Amino acid sequence: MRIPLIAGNWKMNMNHESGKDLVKKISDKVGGSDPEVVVCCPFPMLLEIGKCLSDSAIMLGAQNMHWENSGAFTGEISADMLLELGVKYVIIGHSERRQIFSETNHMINLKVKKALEKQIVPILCIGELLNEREGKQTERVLTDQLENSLANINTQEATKIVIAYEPVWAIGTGKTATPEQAADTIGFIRGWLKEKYGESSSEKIRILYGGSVKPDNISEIMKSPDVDGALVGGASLIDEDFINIVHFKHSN
Ligand SMILES: O=C[C@H](O)COP(=O)(O)O
Repeated sequence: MRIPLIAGNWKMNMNHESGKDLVKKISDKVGGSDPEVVVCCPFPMLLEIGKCLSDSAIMLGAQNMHWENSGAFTGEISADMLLELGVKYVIIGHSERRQIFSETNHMINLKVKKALEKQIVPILCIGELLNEREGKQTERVLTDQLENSLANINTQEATKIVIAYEPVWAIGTGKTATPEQAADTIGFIRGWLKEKYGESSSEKIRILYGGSVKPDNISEIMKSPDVDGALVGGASLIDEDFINIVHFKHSN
């Protein structure tokens, strides 16, 4: 039985005051039978936001990390640095990192491996561009991202990874994949995982949907049994919206 997960990705938004105010508002309202909840805030806020979350059910996440333990990597952050701040989850290979910062599947693979070694849960992002979907290339693109980002990751390690399927054309655009598109594509990812890691292990891997998730579409998206939660950008910055996403109603 996979535990649903709702992860908020603040991206490069908020400051100490607005961030603390936001987590105070949401942490009171999360717990009990809710899904697991993670807040991935910018690096400079991890310490303070982590303190605010210390008595809550919400876990702390980061948005990136480097694959080496230390060294001459100006501007980078190591897994050990994240651990010192209480980070439990880290987003890896977000499409903004792939597109704007030229991260490759090989770099992403190194980061996933390092996160696993350090027992930080990697949220590995994959997804196709609009022209790739229109050109019916979605499955080829996802296969390539999965094969290369998960290279040399064994079955036991794979069960600890969270995969976030984020069609790039749906990120921050207000254009959500239809529940059928999300379900079909996540079903395809589950099938790929089954081929690679076997049925029982692939059933343990959580797969999230990301891309313009809002309170009014989360229930439909969560209808598919293969969808285990959401990676939420814009709506994670608004307390009421994020809480309503966490408290989504099963519409089956
Ligand atoms: O990490 C989150 C995704 O990029 C989705 O962002 P969004 O909900 O603003 O579309």
